[in-house]
Amino acid sequence: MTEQVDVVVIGLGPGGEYAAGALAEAGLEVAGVESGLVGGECPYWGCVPSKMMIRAGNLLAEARRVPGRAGEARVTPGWQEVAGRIRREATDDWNDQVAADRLTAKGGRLVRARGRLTGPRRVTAGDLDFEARRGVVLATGGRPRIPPVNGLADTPYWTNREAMEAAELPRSLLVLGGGAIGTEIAQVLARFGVRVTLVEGGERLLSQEEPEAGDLAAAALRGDGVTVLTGVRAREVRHDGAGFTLVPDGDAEPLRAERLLVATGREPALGDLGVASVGLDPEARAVDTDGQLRAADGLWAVGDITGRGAFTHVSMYQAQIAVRDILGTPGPDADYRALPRVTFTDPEIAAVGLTERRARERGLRVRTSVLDLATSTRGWIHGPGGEGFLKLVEDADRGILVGATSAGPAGGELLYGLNVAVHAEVPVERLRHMIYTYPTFHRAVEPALAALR
Ligand SMILES: Cc1cc2nc3c(=O)[nH]c(=O)nc-3n(C[C@H](O)[C@H](O)[C@H](O)COP(=O)(O)OP(=O)(O)OC[C@H]3O[C@@H](n4cnc5c(N)ncnc54)[C@H](O)[C@@H]3O)c2cc1C
Ligand SMILES: NC(=O)c1ccc[n+]([C@@H]2O[C@H](COP(=O)([O-])OP(=O)(O)OC[C@H]3O[C@@H](n4cnc5c(N)ncnc54)[C@H](O)[C@@H]3O)[C@@H](O)[C@H]2O)c1
Repeated sequence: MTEQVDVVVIGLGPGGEYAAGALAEAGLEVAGVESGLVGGECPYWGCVPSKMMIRAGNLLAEARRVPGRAGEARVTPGWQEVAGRIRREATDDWNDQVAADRLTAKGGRLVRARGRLTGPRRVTAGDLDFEARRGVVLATGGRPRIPPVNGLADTPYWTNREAMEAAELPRSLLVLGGGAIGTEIAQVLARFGVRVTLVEGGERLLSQEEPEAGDLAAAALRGDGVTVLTGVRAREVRHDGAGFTLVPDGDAEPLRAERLLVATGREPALGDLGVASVGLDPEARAVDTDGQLRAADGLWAVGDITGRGAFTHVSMYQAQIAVRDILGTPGPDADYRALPRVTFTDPEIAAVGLTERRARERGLRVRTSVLDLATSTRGWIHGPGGEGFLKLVEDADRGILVGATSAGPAGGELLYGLNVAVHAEVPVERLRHMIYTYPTFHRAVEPALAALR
């Protein structure tokens, strides 16, 4: 028998959980369908455990900076404490009961099954069939993209999941991919004594960001003992009892390590979602939506599945818009001009809006400036660990910032002011006449504005 509800939400990661909870609180009859853990990738295998690891790695790094500046300090890294904190405090031993109760307390119904569209406003989940009066929200996130490297698929490689669950560390680690996951994990594990080699196929790390960001990340990782190889692609991967061998393209020597982490991007999984039943292309790279996150009549999509930036804050921002639209409350379209992102390496590398290259590709007349943070009073005071830079990208015709990168200690926090400037289109001329607190890192924005050429 087909059950009638107001809304079915398929996938309860950050976007879906928010949407299901908010719609239920608004009084709608909501079925939230989840095949894994309520909360999704972020709290169990993503943002939260990785940032807990990073906090631990940063503590070690700061302690190692003590000699010569504040006396003596000897640190002995202990992974058990990190793994224990992740298990107990972050993931509840990968148990989602608290999140499940949170949804039902809001009036939502949790259906633990794989959901699949079977037609407009129709979903099948396990042995249940639903018809959703208002519609369906797709929020099924993504999965690791595994490159077609010879032999790789047959090996016991790690993805982010095994890395976040690691109770013990390997002696050595190969990381394939120098994006957000690869750089963050490589640095932390190196700080805990793992011999790490990072292999990036592109010319630089963090290839979607400013080239200065990739160079800084590479220098920081090398400073922590990571072997960083860029412009290297894997031809073959093998595994034997002792570990992994990665054979690079060309003449380079094979690389060996006990473990291999594949971090070469994530992709939405549309194949088994039944999207063809509502007229969408199951082979598409992402679900295309309009400004109100509508993908078809009675269908909304939020989060990684939309391909608009695989970040928790994007999934929740989109979910807020979709919820408003489902409830019939008018509001502005999704606006990605000021999309912020932070790679939580040390130094943190944060950016908002367009990079210089993207701005030029759009045909904008661009003025830029790059300011070395070490030349600011605070950067100089900070000393080791204070490396970083500010880069501003101005649309010269409109006199507003369209992009900015802030890399350095707390670079993600420093980004906030620049995020406001890009989002609110504050005229550069106005920013030039603001008072910047002395001696903060963000005071470096003032000379960076003056240097725009
Ligand atoms: C290691 C790592 C670190 C990260 N760090 C950060 C960070 O610091 N900051 C940040 O903003 N982002 C970070 N991210 C990205 C962030 O985790 C994702 O952008 C976010 O989780 C996406 O949310 P989502 O709502 O799209 O769904 P997801 O979190 O991907 O969850 C989707 C849910 O849908 C379920 N599902 C899938 N298919 C079905 C189906 N057919 N039926 C029922 N349920 C289904 C899955 O089980 C899952 O629970 C990180 C990611 C990783 C991997
Ligand atoms: N701090 C954060 O917000 C954070 C942290 C981790 C992950 N994430 C999200 O998760 C997503 C996935 O992260 P990711 O690091 O896997 O992807 P990514 O897209 O950030 O980086 C993947 C990297 O792998 C490289 N690559 C691809 N194929 C390769 C190959 N065959 N050989 C060598 N290199 C190859 C790419 O050039 C790229 O630099 C990110 O896009 C990000 O949105 C966010």
